[in-house]
Amino acid sequence: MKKRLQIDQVTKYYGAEAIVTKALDSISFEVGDGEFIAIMGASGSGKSTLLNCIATIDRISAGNILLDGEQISNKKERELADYRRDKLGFIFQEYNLLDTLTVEENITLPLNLQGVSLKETEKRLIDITDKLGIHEQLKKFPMALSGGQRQRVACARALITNPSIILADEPTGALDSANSKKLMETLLFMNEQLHSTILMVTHDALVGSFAKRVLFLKDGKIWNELYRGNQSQRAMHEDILATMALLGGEGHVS
Ligand SMILES: Nc1ncnc2c1ncn2[C@@H]1O[C@H](COP(=O)(O)OP(=O)(O)OP(=O)(O)O)[C@@H](O)[C@H]1O
Repeated sequence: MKKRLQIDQVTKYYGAEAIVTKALDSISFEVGDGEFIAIMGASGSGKSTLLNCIATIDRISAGNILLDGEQISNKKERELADYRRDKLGFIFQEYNLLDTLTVEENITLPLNLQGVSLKETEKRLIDITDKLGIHEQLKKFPMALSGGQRQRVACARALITNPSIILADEPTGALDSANSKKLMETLLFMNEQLHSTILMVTHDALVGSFAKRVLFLKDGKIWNELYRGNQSQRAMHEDILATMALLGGEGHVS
């Protein structure tokens, strides 16, 4: 399997002198092309820090991060904006849609920023919104959509640039259980049918059970790892719950 992302002995410190927190402690793992990985762990274990470092929102203190074989940890600020725009797709808990733009404008915004032609933009818009079942919402504004529909719009926006990897930070955090399930089915569809590589942070065991692999963080290190393999999602859910119970701490198991 081709390597998408390589996290190589990454350490991240926050603060200085007397008040230093080691949020990531020499962490290493790889994400292969087409993988769907959940990052789980107790509050404060370093999940968001890890995602923010990959997203280059945070700078790492030591180690290397490579995407598609390219070193990203030493890029300059200007190069980083291009990297984020061209290589990453983001799905956040709060949707992060612009309320003054229509659904169509929200989804195509990344392509406008890339300077993609109108014809190509239109083609990709139709393709992606058909696949995600949101083609009837295109002229609406985000406020007129349900939370679940908004999150599907966010998925379409993340996908439209064909990013190397999709980073999802607690994507179901603002959704009820029915819409969470629908969103997870959408992410699974993106992974299995559209071959998207997905790295998702979640504290929810049921949400994590949709992933093919789960990494558990503890004190900024990988503490354990589960592969779904051929087992059912239900069995994976049970394994995650059991691992969370062993992991202990203040992890909010659900
Ligand atoms: N900007 C910051 N400044 C100082 N310390 C920080 C900062 N961001 C995170 N930390 C610390 O780094 C550690 C890891 O935090 P992080 O937010 O990555 O954990 P998390 O696993 O995402 O937690 P949660 O599930 O609560 O979101 C914690 O001890 C946290 O207090």
